[in-house]
Amino acid sequence: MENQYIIKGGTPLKGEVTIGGAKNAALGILAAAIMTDETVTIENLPDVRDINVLLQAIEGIGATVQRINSHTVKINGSTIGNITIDYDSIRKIRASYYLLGALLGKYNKAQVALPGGCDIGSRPIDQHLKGFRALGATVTIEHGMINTFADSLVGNHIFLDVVSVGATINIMLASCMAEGRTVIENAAKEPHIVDVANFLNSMGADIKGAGTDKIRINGVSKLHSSEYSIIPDQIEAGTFMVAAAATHGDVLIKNVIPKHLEAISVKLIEIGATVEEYDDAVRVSADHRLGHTQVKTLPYPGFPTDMQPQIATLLALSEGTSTVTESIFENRFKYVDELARMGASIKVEGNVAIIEGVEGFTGAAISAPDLRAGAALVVAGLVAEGYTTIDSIHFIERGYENFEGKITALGASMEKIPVDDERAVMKFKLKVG
Ligand SMILES: CC(=O)N[C@H]1[C@@H](OP(=O)(O)OP(=O)(O)OC[C@H]2O[C@@H](n3ccc(=O)[nH]c3=O)[C@H](O)[C@@H]2O)O[C@H](CO)[C@@H](O)[C@@H]1O
Ligand SMILES: C=C(OP(=O)(O)O)C(=O)O
Repeated sequence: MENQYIIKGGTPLKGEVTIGGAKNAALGILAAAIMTDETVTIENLPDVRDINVLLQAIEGIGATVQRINSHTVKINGSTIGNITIDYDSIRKIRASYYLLGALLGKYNKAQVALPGGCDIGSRPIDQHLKGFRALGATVTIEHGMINTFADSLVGNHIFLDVVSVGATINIMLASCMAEGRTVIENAAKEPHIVDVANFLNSMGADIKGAGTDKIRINGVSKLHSSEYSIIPDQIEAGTFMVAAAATHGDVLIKNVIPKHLEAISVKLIEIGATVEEYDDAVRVSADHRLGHTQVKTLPYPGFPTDMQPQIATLLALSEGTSTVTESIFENRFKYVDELARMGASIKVEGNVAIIEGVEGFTGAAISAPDLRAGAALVVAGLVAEGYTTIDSIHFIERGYENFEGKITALGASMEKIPVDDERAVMKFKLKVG
């Protein structure tokens, strides 16, 4: 049964929220976990759809997956019986491609369907495949499957033509047990790259330089067991920061690494919000209409593309004209038409959104076009006067755990109800007034 969110807007978010583990780190780490035949324990996993789909795919190839609780899992890769992952088991997620690097690195062969994920533009994987080939693998694509095999993998010097998070992680996976030394130049520097490298090192890999644009990997013969806790999710945290500012609220966002949030904090401060940093928390508040600015998405440490729809939504409510330039993906403005239904004034020209701030939004029936766009529409609904319904929330559930629960705990009125359930809508309206 398909669900939707119903929101009654207009309540400032107030209180504390605890951020979960980083989805995009967890996806790389789960793939890496199958590379040893010993048992690996992973903690602080977010309980979101992408993770559950990847865990099912991992079980599907025969690995043993033991759920200790909703945030901890034990994985044992010694029972893996096949190296083929078909489209049906992973079409909903992008990061299925990490199984390619992990299986190739461990067994010198892998067969994985071309990835799915959010439709935010053309998303080639040529840099991943270039990396595998540089390590000595043969790669072919036939009938929607990527097939790769090697007699043996040998380290190499790889210069990425574009800064790619996925290619950087995939090459680390494929090369950590290759013969000799691999160097990745023009590597991505996102916090999740560092987390995957730290996890692989905790399993006995020898990876240096993660977090810089030159990563050096000395191949080891084997990886061993590990217990590892995933870093907090930078994008979930950023989404709550924006929601706090947009609703003129005051929220303490706990279990974060403030350094990872700097690009977001700086923009919020620039437009007039208050951001206080603590050791592992940030507090965001605003008590007046915020101002305009320019935002351009860039690889880390620049402003993250995964926060672009959320910040654009905030700027659509701020005073004056702002611009948001999307320089990573070419189709990440699909929320603009939905926001227009709520009264936003945004014109997209090429990869730039020109935003004329309006004083407020009004609730409407809207649809989530993808994960982060969906999260941005939730922020819009929290601000809007009246009721907003958002359907296609399966996109949002790819990356936000108990979104409605966390938001409700901050004082707002939001529920997950079945689509087309008029009684549930009436019940919600009666409850919230
Ligand atoms: C599961 C996961 O972690 N997803 C994140 C990851 O996606 P993903 O790893 O797919 O994104 P990349 O960093 O690879 O993409 C960056 C840019 O490089 C291009 N490119 C990428 C690979 C390639 O082989 N060839 C190529 O041309 C892409 O089209 C894009 O323009 O990083 C993105 C950029 O921070 C985030 O928005 C996604 O949330
Ligand atoms: C776009 C995202 O995920 P994916 O790359 O898995 O589609 C995201 O996390 O915002």
